[in-house]
Amino acid sequence: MASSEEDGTVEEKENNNKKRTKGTVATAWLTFYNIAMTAGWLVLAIAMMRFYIQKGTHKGLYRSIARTLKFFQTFALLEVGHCAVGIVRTSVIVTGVQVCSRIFMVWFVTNSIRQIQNEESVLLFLVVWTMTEITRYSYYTFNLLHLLPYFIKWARYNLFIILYPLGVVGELLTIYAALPFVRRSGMYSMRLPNKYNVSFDYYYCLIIIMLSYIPLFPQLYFHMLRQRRRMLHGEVIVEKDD
Ligand SMILES: CCCCCCCCCCCCC[C@@H](O)CC(=O)SCCNC(=O)CCNC(=O)[C@H](O)C(C)(C)COP(=O)(O)OP(=O)(O)OC[C@H]1O[C@@H](n2cnc3c(N)ncnc32)[C@H](O)[C@@H]1OP(=O)(O)O
Repeated sequence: MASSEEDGTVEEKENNNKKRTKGTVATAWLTFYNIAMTAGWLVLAIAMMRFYIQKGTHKGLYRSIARTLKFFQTFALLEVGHCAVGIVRTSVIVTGVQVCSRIFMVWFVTNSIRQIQNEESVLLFLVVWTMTEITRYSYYTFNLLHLLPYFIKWARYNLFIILYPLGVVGELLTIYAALPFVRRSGMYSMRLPNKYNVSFDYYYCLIIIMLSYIPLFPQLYFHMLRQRRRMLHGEVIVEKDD
């Protein structure tokens, strides 16, 4: 009896040690990840400001920052992994939609269609994303280090109220501007007849993606409003599991 109790205690201790090690490793990784992402988006902000000060126009700005933007936005895919393995308490679906829609905007719209890269709408979403991500990643970093200044917390849970809709407007206007070029070039499309007997029209795919913002964006926005109430006003909110 005594020995089984002792065994139980040893097992419990081992489990606690494992959890602590996993917790320490996860915290170290997340701290590194968030510092790297804050730095990446700060580099982008400085590059955009320098470009604008030197050239006095936004034309050519996308090309000048494309490589850095693609790297850091694609790196954000790891966030879906963080939720999936449970090291951050966020929904895989909410994070997945947010990250995938950004990656889609970067790789399959802005980067693929040169003719739209100088649109004002591209500048709009670039500025909005940059402001959001500097705030968000610095919030996570300071929070993990237990050094969070209130103004960063305030900015994280207030700026999105304006920035989120502005970002969506920038993204939708950019996709809209891309439509004529996609239709004319037939890019990423497969017309029948072909050896696979499959037809795909990227033009209509873009229209469907634009329409999908109608049901999906409000869910992301209301999720953030709930987070805001929880973080700034201490409300206890029970969210449904994925
Ligand atoms: C393939 C084609 C796809 C086409 C799809 C079409 C989709 C259409 C709709 C999509 C519209 C998106 C538009 C969008 O791109 C526009 C913009 O982004 S504009 C800029 C404004 N944007 C924002 O403000 C973004 C707001 N969104 C987010 O912050 C995140 O994406 C979101 C996943 C929504 C965040 O939610 P989350 O639940 O993570 O909130 P919290 O930040 O409060 O975090 C919750 C807890 O998790 C901890 N956490 C999360 N991440 C980390 C991390 N990296 N490191 C450490 N800790 C982390 C956080 O601290 C919280 O923990 P706790 O509760 O313990 O305090």
